[in-house]
Amino acid sequence: MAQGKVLSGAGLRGQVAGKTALSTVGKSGSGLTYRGYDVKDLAEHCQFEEVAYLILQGKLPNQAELDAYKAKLKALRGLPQALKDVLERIPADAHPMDVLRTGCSMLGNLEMEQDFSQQQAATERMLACFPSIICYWYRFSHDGVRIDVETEDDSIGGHFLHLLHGEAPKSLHEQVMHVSLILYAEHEFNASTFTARVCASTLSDMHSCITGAIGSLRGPLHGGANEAAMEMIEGFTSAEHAEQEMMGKLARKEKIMGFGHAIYSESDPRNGIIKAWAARLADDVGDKVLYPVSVRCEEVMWREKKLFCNADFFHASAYHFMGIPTKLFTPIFVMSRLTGWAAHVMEQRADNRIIRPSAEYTGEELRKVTPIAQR
Ligand SMILES: CC(=O)SCCNC(=O)CCNC(=O)[C@H](O)C(C)(C)COP(=O)(O)OP(=O)(O)OC[C@H]1O[C@@H](n2cnc3c(N)ncnc32)[C@H](O)[C@@H]1OP(=O)(O)O
Ligand SMILES: O=C([O-])CC(=O)C(=O)O
Repeated sequence: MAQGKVLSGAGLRGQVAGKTALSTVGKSGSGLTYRGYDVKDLAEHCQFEEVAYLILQGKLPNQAELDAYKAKLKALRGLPQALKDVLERIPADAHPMDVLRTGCSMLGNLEMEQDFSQQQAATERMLACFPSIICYWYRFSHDGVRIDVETEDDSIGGHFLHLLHGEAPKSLHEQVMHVSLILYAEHEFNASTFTARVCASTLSDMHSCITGAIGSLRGPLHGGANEAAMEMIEGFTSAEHAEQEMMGKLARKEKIMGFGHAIYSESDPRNGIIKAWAARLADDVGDKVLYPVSVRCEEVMWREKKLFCNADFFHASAYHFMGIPTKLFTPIFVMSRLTGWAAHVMEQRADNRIIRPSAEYTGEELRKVTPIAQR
């Protein structure tokens, strides 16, 4: 069995900050489980909506439960006019994560979670309408069209691709979206989830918790890494060029996005899965550059630094092959991780104590205020 990473030092690394029954990360070095199921098993056998149900309701649904859940989500895809009005005022050069953060916050103003008995309903509404929010803004600001966000698509991933491209997605793409959303759904006490839990611990509302989590996910050290990885690999014209550039980056001690992990020691279990789908999509589009470039980056990083691809790296090429604009990569992560965030909020609420750690003081000793005229 693989050894876990030695966890200590800054960034609260290795410190237990609470309990969860939702997932295990790196328990045996490189494993990931959601409520006791291996993520590989889930990605192979389930649709995203089954996994969302598992994470949020505590068990895998049977067929009737899944059908009812999907029908419920489908009916919640529409956007209130006041939210559309806000989205239409956000410029095209805004970052889509900021759009989603604002969209989530505005939804909280319009459809406030009145009390915790509404937590599942508030979450279902966000699950159903986050793709609508992001695509409504994207298509209005980039193409000048006001799209109808209420489609008949069977899945959340299919709904997103349909709104983005203006036509129902091919089944390969819908399948990849299921896998991708499953892989991103939950990951224990990562930075954005911890943000949501800290917010929940003050007994705040669900939309505030999720809005804060979106802000934390946006950064390139967390969810933003899939966009940063794409920006890097699309600059490489061949595997040889990638090797040369990567060696230069390493020599300059640059951080390379999409590699390394705070918890996993030798691999991220999500990488092999999305890498295989990226290879299939590369075949599908006849790619001869981006996939070999990505593989070479992976080889160089392992050979030179023993750093491995995390979940984000091969997501970059996979999303690109499906025609998804780079700046929408991290919002897709949100559409998925929302399940984990909300389940953590519910778990925190069920056994709450306000999260309030202590700090080691490194500032000045006690001193007197000099009156302003004498400073
Ligand atoms: C879905 C997700 O959120 S997965 C994470 C996505 N983020 C990224 O891909 C960003 C790039 N990766 C990183 O910045 C880091 O690996 C993190 C943030 C993921 C984890 O950070 P840490 O736990 O602090 O990393 P760790 O302790 O393993 O770092 C060990 C050493 O490897 C280096 N290192 C880690 N990752 C990388 C990287 N991607 N590129 C170059 N060097 C790296 C660190 O700088 C550190 O070197 P040092 O000891 O000289 O400072
Ligand atoms: O766990 C982490 O620190 C980051 C990560 O991989 C995730 O949130 O999916």
